[in-house]
Amino acid sequence: MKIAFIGGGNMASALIAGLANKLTAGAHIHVADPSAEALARLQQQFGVTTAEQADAVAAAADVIVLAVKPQAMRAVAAQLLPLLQAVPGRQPLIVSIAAGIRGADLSRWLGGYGAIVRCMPNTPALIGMGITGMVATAGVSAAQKQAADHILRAVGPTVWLDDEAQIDAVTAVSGSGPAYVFYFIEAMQQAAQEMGLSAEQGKQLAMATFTGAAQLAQQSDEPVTLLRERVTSKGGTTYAALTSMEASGVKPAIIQAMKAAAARGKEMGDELGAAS
Ligand SMILES: NC(=O)C1=CN([C@@H]2O[C@H](COP(=O)(O)OP(=O)(O)OC[C@H]3O[C@@H](n4cnc5c(N)ncnc54)[C@H](O)[C@@H]3O)[C@@H](O)[C@H]2O)C=CC1
Ligand SMILES: O=C(O)[C@@H]1CCC=N1
Repeated sequence: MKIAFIGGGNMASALIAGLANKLTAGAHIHVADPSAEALARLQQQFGVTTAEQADAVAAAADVIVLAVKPQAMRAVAAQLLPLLQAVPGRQPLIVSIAAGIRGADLSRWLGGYGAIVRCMPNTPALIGMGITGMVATAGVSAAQKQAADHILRAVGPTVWLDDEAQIDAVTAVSGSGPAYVFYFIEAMQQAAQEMGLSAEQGKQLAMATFTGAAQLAQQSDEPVTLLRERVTSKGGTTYAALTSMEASGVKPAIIQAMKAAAARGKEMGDELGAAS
């Protein structure tokens, strides 16, 4: 399978890193990005072939992964359009990872192209621990759906959605989610230092706690609420912390923040799609 990445930035690098050591013989990754620096880094790290122009890498691809910023998507579609129209019947699969950009808009920008899968991966793909929400448009064949699943599965599990509108919620939960976790870790590290631990000690304690608690929650058959209650002795230290969080409205603030992320995804779709 020949996979072309259009855009070799943060998310493409994470996907390529996860994919690079899982590709079967004969598979090939080709990356286009106007940044020579980004291309040199990807070439050196993962042995991919590169070009500065999107059409140069997409011409022979079976799967074209669009990994540019949502605002650049329309211009990239315009670059790819002649190529998709050049050989009637040749239908490479388009996989878009852009937040907000709707399949219908992308299809229109690509001259009514049908073979589009919309995905929302996340950056832990870099270490093979990503998760991706995906949805296929009506023109995607079963074999193409399988190919898309195969690519994203190289970096973690996939969750297929029935309704494209759900992808804004996926974006808010797992696409943006790593940033919330990093934010929480930053807060824990800062608190550790303010209470007299070294930066290194704070980092070690916060990281191991996050990893351990997440693994425990994943491996346990019990609800996460029960696991939380087991840490929380009545009148004890955790109780003091959680009472303080409740008083500060931490949980509603998180829920509100995630709804803001989903709303922004929808808004970006309205803004960028309406521009056509
Ligand atoms: N960063 C993340 O955690 C996630 C990002 N995404 C989506 O992935 C997409 C890319 O995001 P990032 O990697 O964070 O952005 P980024 O800015 O790191 O990468 C975008 C790359 O596209 C390149 N580019 C711009 N115009 C181009 C063109 N015409 N042809 C080829 N390359 C071009 C830029 O030089 C840049 O290297 C966005 O649409 C975003 O919504 C999705 C899931 C998670
Ligand atoms: O912040 C963003 O818009 C992208 C999509 C999900 C993660 N990063």
